[in-house]
Amino acid sequence: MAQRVAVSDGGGRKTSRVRVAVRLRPYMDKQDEKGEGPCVRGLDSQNLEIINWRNATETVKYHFDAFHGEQTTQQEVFLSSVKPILSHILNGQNASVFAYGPTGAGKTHTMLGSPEQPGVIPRAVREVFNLVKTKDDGWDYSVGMSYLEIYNEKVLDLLSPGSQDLPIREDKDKNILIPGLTETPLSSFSDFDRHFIPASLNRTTASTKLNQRSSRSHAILLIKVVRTQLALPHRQQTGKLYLVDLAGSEDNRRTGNQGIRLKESGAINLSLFTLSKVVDSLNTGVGVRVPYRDSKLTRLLQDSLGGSAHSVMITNIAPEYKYYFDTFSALNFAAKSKLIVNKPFVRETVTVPALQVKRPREDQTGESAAEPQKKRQKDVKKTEQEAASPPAHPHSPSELSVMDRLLALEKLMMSCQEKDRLNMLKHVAQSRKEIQELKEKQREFESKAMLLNRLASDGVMGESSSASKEPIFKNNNAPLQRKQPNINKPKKQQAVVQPLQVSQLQPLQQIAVVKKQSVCVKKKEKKLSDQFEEPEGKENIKVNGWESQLDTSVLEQSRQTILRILNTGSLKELKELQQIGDKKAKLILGWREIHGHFTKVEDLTKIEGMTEKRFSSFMKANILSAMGK
Ligand SMILES: Nc1ncnc2c1ncn2[C@@H]1O[C@H](COP(=O)(O)OP(=O)(O)OP(=O)(O)O)[C@@H](O)[C@H]1O
Repeated sequence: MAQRVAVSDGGGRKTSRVRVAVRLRPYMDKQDEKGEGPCVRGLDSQNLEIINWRNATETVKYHFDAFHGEQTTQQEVFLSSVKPILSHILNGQNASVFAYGPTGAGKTHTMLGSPEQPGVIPRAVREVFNLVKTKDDGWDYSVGMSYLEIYNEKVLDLLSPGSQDLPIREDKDKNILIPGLTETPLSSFSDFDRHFIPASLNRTTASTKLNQRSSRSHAILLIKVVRTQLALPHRQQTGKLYLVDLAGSEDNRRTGNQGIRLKESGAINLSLFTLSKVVDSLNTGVGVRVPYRDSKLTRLLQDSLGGSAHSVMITNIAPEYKYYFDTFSALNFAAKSKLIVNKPFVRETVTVPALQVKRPREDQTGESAAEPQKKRQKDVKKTEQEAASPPAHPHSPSELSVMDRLLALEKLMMSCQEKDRLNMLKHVAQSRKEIQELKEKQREFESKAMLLNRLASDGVMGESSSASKEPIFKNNNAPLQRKQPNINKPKKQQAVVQPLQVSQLQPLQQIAVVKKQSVCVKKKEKKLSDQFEEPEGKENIKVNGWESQLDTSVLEQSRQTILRILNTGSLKELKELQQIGDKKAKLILGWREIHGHFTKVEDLTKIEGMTEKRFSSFMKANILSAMGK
């Protein structure tokens, strides 16, 4: 039975928190079908910014322990974020490194890498052997490995691929154990390589729309270092290093997942959701139930997150717009995790050779067949030497309240503007609810974007579609530019498939009098009208803009509604308009105070930052949105 013995970590420090690093993978053209450019960028070695979805003229800034930009090498990530924690496992403490982030953002690249660019796992294992080699301190060190994946909420042994779902147990000292999990003794790094490489091929991966080789499981490599004192009383300490490559958080609408992929995705998202709940609960502090048991992943990570381990979370993010909401969520998740406090302690057994004790039953002790080092010690007396300081729960009653924690996070965001800080505070406090809202918003945006694209390719949008080509970052730094979409690309020819009964039952004149038509009806109308030869010869009439395709009374009605909101709307009502965020709404209110009413909607261009193009895009978005209601 492993014992907990409290130690300070050498420097008199009693706690260590989760270190959070963010790694931005390089921008990939082929991942950016719309040619929009990046939506997130690094500012320096600790700060980054992302466009604020509430108001595209603003950015939200984040501060982390480390930010690794697109050019950062595998070696640099390892040296700065991982190497510093490895020495702890030789002292009987636990450490963990896990890669979190959306699918396709670079988790596997970071953890595993490639033969040319080895990642954290091979580098960390090599370093453990280097550390063991240099030790000459009266202890004998032995190293072993286990490797498993959590796939569809099943724990599968990657070193023994035929095996069934393995149970996760916890002994009375809160050690997490997996009875039956293979533990392979290792004598060198090449020994590790020999076992690890073929086992990695057993991991479940599949192709999704977002990543050709997407990890469908959470892969957890466990490196265990057991050290035994050469002299009496032959104390024994066990340190564990978890190296975790999490499956990506993903949105099934974008991955195109169906059937088995959809089921996998459900399990992946459930466990990542639980992980975020665990992080939330840990941040909330004493007395709150931490739902570790709600998923296998969190159950297994229990002693590496919010428990006793020195933890590093590397949050991988991707720069392309299509990852925007996943990136935003991942950053908020990472920012919360930063506040978790871990209390390191040494797991230690004291061996008293003279005393024979009956070996306890496996299911009572939680000891596993996978722990041969311990099982060989038949005459072990295990005395609990509970730490002078660290309690089982990571948080002491004196810890900060949630609000204080959030405020502490605020302080960390040194370079943020006051307004950004307040926004962030709100984001962090409501983050889970927010994620839901973001997903909804994304769905809405996607369907609108599809609609607009369709209209644009039908030629309905005309010139106004150019509004979306503007850079949407606006700050003192060189703006991140959305790439210009290829405007020379010939417009897609669309075949009009017209159901017979529609053209028979709905002559053009009837459709023209329908008020407040949906955009789809308008589209149909255009297609229908294309089929009728009009007396003036419709093909000779130049289509100037999207407005010209709409019923003038509908158009006028929408313009009047917008004008009324501009003149009488409250801050909240103004912000309900498309493309009007907090900043613009306040500018509108300010303009009204100084100049009185807007006489026409075009007066909006007198507001700071409202260019002709933006105005045109604003009108289009609001009119189409009103018609879609
Ligand atoms: N820092 C980087 N430098 C170069 N290429 C990278 C980097 N990060 C990721 N990539 C490449 O991006 C692609 C996706 O990365 P990867 O498979 O590691 O993503 P992932 O987050 O593990 O995805 P999933 O969750 O779907 O498994 C891969 O082709 C990978 O080689």
